[in-house]
Amino acid sequence: MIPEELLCLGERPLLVICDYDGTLAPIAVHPSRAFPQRGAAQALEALQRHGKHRLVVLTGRRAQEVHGFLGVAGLRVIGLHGLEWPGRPEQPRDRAAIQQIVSRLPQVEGMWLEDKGWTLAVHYRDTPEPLQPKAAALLAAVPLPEGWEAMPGKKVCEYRPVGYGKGWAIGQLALEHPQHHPVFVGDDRTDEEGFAAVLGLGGTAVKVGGGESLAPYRLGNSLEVVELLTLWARGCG
Ligand SMILES: O=P(O)(O)OC[C@H]1O[C@H](O[C@H]2O[C@H](CO)[C@@H](O)[C@H](O)[C@H]2O)[C@H](O)[C@@H](O)[C@@H]1O
Repeated sequence: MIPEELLCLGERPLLVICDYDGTLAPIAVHPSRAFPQRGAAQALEALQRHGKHRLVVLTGRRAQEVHGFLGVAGLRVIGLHGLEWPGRPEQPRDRAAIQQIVSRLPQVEGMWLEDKGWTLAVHYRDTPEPLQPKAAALLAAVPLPEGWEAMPGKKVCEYRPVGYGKGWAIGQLALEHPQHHPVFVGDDRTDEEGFAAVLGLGGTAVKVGGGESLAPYRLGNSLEVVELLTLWARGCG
């Protein structure tokens, strides 16, 4: 159920920042199968047409993948936890660091690598369930090159250069839109830094699904996310 407070967030127009996996799309067995929740593209289009609100998708994926799934013309997508910012020069890639991390990874059954060029995600969803906690612990303990950090997510460990992240990106977006009330909707542990940032800015944090979170508001699943975006597009907010 959508908390009523989310339908009356005040007089300021909204800066809606939405995560992709688990938020606009249900979690799938493989990243290539994470199709958007039914109605998500239409809800995003409607929100974009709303004259006052601003809308951004902020994801750990490459931005082009999210565009491929959503197909919403003119949608602003910030990728790779803030490293990939449309309109800004491409960041240099540190391939040597990624290769070093790969060479230090543990051997775990079912584990596979998603090399995103600038960052690396190591997935263990296909690892037999009893081995998954150990896989998570081993991946978190991999010694990293200087200036790199590990971020645990849903059956994944992401390695990325420090200095970015969803919290950082939300701070940048809030500076661009000082008249708007920032709202961040996300589902994963990697989204907690975004919740902390948006709350620090006096904005609203909405967690999708179960699990501990800093976010004061909850939605049950991506279907409710679509409902909420649609209501905001109609002017409730
Ligand atoms: O920031 P997000 O948009 O939430 O992206 C986070 C990561 O999502 C993807 O992995 C996760 O979703 C997959 C599809 O549902 C799932 O199979 C996997 O277990 C999840 O970890 C994506 O593959 C990563 O690159 C993103 O960083």
